[in-house]
Amino acid sequence: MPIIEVENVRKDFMIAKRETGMMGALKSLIKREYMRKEAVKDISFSINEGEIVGYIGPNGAGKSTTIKMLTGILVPSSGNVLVNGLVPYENRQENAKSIGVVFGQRSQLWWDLPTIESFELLKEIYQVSNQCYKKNMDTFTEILGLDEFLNTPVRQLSLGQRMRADIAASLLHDPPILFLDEPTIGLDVVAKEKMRTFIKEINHERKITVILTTHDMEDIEKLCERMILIDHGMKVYDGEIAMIKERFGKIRTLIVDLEESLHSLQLLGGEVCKEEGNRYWIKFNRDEVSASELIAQITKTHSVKDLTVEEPAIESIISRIYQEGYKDLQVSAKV
Ligand SMILES: Nc1ncnc2c1ncn2[C@@H]1O[C@H](COP(=O)(O)OP(=O)(O)OP(=O)(O)O)[C@@H](O)[C@H]1O
Repeated sequence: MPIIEVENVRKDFMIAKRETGMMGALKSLIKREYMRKEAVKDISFSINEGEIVGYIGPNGAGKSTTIKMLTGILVPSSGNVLVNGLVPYENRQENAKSIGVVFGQRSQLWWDLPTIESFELLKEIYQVSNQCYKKNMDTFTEILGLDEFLNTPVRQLSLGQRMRADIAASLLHDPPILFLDEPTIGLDVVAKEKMRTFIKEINHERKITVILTTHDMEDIEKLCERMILIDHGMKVYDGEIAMIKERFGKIRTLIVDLEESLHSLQLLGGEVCKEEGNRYWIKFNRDEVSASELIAQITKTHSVKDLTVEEPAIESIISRIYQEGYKDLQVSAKV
């Protein structure tokens, strides 16, 4: 069942034109001219209850603008948005009960207060019952280790602690939907992993629908099955990540450790792109030759100690799509 529905949504901003020089500045004091910036041009999608969807695209693509329309901060210029049955910008307070929001770049907590006091304030704001508050605080303290810093003012928390506090705060009122905007930005590898595990767990245990905006493709790879890719305010892909990998991830790398080092290794259908001692990295196109064919060629004349086949990470596939454009991507609207 769809919990979020976005239909032909546009968002234009009117930006004041800036004229250069003193005369220009004087002119714009008398008569200001505006130009239209189309941040979101025409976007439609629907998200089912319990999904984790990656909402990605290059800088300035329109991701935050979309999320702001879903959270009710911005009103679309045209089109329809329904979040858990409500039009977010017409029912901001009611909508706030259905959603949790985490912005990696800034905290929603009170900077000068001890963390626990921010939680207590949010409890009042969202009218969370004592029972629900206790249940959530117990769970989040256990999984996120909140007790380590509950009495520390938010401004003194490390980035990792601040993110843990923020995500716990966003879930105190048991919202069915969670918007995460760069939830792992700036975190070290271990903290990133912990955050991802937590997101997976709440999605799994509580069936919370998650929309994740990130530039970290590992977040996408580890958390989402589906991704919506946007650019210049338009949706350019909506579908399974596995499909993108299938279509764009044809170049594989075979890594072999040989018993002896060679002058050169010539293979039909494969190209050595790197070598170090007895280790060789061989690139090949899965459509033209299989890994086993390459291995058979090598083992005819050489003894192999070890081998692995590397699939391209979604990171390199997406960066190729960003660079080379979206011509080959067929938008497959998911219903
Ligand atoms: N309040 C605003 N006034 C004018 N233009 C805006 C406003 N907010 C966003 N824009 C413009 O709309 C476009 C989309 O911005 P948006 O912040 O949605 O992109 P984004 O995909 O979230 O980018 P990033 O990955 O850099 O955060 C950009 O060109 C941006 O400059």
